[in-house]
Amino acid sequence: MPVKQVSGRVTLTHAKGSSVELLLYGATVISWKAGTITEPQSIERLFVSSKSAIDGSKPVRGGIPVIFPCFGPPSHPEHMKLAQHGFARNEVWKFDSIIMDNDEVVSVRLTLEPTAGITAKYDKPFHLAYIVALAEHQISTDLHVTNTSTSTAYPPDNLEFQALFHNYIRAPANDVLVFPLQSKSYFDKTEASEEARNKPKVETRAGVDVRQFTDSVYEDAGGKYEVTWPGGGVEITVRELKDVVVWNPQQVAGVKMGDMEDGGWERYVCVEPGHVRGFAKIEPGKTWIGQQVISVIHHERRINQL
Ligand SMILES: O=P(O)(O)OC[C@H]1O[C@H](O)[C@H](O)[C@@H](O)[C@@H]1O
Repeated sequence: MPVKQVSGRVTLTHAKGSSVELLLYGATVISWKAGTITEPQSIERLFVSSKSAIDGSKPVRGGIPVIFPCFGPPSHPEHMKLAQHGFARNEVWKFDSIIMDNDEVVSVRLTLEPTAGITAKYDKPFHLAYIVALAEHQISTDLHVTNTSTSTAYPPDNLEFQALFHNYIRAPANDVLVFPLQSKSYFDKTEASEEARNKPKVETRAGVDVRQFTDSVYEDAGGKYEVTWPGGGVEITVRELKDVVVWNPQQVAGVKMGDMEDGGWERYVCVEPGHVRGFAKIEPGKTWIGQQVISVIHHERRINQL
């Protein structure tokens, strides 16, 4: 069976050997295994900390958590009762359906609607659908956000939100470079003062490394990224997700995270496409779709990039 659902966990298996596992908790993808043309044996492409909870007691420290409706600490007046990164990553989603099940693609849809628990801290009407699709060398995740308000009042009852896919890409962090962010403007969240964190910097590096504690929010970042290391890499292309965050805590911040395994920060880089500077806005009855496609890179790229 290409799609299995057992105790809150959904497994997608592709005819060519790739696979995905996701939890209904947070709709969090916790594993994506794929090979390349030259090395077809499927290997794990995502990082999950061995100290992470995966029992639904806390957001997963790894994989691909879904961030909605706020990124970081809430700043929008409608989000003030929410925790950092909102609620989508720690609510139990519903398995809705298998969308595709053929030799090319296996895909499923999960949904999340307001519950009493959500409404107590966030009273906007919404519907979320999350589609995860697996191809031989690719995973895609699409978040459909619908404003289900039926209000016809003026001004319109818009839904204003941020959304982001918090990809923990398994990689030798000290050898990683992220392209092409040169000359993009970014906000450096590692700065000590609020004033410095809110002052845009301009990226001067051709390839962005994470050898130091890095927490950078690139605005209008271009929508196509390569995360490469000697001998490997992934490419990420997006739709409607204008910004990208590059994050690695390194030891200095990593040791302070209770659910991070020792040295875990050496084994991943987070490259997180999202709409996180400002807010996406949808009118009543309308749907917004944010998408990413992550593909394995088959051939060494670093020779050309350096
Ligand atoms: O610890 P979490 O709430 O999962 O957040 C983990 C990280 O997420 C993003 O990458 C933010 O830019 C970081 O500032 C934050 O530390």
